[in-house]
Amino acid sequence: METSAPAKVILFGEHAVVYGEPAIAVAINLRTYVKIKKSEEYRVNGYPMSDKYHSYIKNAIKLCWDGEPLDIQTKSEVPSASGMGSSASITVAMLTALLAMKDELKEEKIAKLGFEVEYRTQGSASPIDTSTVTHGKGILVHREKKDHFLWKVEKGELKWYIHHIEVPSLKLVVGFSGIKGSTKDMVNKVRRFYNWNSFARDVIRDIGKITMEAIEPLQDEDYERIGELMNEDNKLLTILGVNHPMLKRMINASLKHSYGAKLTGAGGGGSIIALTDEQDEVAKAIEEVGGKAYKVEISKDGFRIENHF
Ligand SMILES: Nc1ncnc2c1ncn2[C@@H]1O[C@H](COP(=O)(O)OP(=O)(O)O)[C@@H](O)[C@H]1O
Ligand SMILES: C[C@@](O)(CCOP(=O)(O)O)CC(=O)O
Repeated sequence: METSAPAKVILFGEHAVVYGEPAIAVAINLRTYVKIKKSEEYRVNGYPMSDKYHSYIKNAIKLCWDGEPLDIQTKSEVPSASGMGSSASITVAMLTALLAMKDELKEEKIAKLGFEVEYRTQGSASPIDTSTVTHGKGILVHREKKDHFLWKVEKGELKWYIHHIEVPSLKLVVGFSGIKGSTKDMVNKVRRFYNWNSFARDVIRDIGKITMEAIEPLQDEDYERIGELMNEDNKLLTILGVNHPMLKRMINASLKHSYGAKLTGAGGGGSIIALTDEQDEVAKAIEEVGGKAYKVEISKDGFRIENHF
């Protein structure tokens, strides 16, 4: 069984979405591939499956597989701990394979199990990454049910309503700092700030407002306004303490040729995104300050069964 799932970038609302605020993300054309066959013992890329190195794979198996041991091979175009959702991508590719082998493949089921795997592995998460890489295209997460509703995810008192959102074919450049930013550590850092500081709670709410303001410009293809809102979002994320000097350098370098730029994903390292008409110029500027640039497109496909690895 061979499957794949894309990476994603969050356009608006990372961190705030963990507390139920709205957020928008798109799947991108970098993918993680998984090939699975039944075996005598669990192995990943030739090594015994371990808690330390294969935690997402192991939790995916724990949640939805009780058959024979599996030999798993993975191949990923998504750098790990990059803010591009490498963990969601491997999780959803794995779940696609496991559910397909059980003849239980359904988009909603993959997305909900995917969230559960991320939540258990990281100790805290929102469903934005796993829903986006399952569905592909664009996703709006909102605290209420709106048009183009797909499914609902719940955890404790929080409810996230997942929607499809039409997004124009945005020209984006991702700048990866090369510095790993652990989602788990960054989410925990923001949670400590959120729990004891009402100012942090206001910032989280303001990020949610920016996401809502971005919906119309996204639908009207008003790139100037989208860019302004990205810049504002980035300021608020900086106040939350998840920015990094290397991300700031890449953002400043990109802004000369972009409508706007911001960190994307958990931060603390990881990546930035820039919205631009001049992808080559932005990519060059990012590489000049030491980042790795990816000129990306939105991926229409979410999870996929593959015929060749
Ligand atoms: N190809 C892969 N195979 C197995 N696990 C992976 C793979 N890529 C990433 N991971 C797991 O995901 C973790 C990084 O996820 P995370 O911190 O959420 O960052 P992001 O999802 O933004 O890239 C890694 O530490 C590793 O456990
Ligand atoms: C910070 C957060 O909002 C996004 C994390 O994205 P990533 O794992 O860094 O790609 C956490 C979450 O929504 O689960």
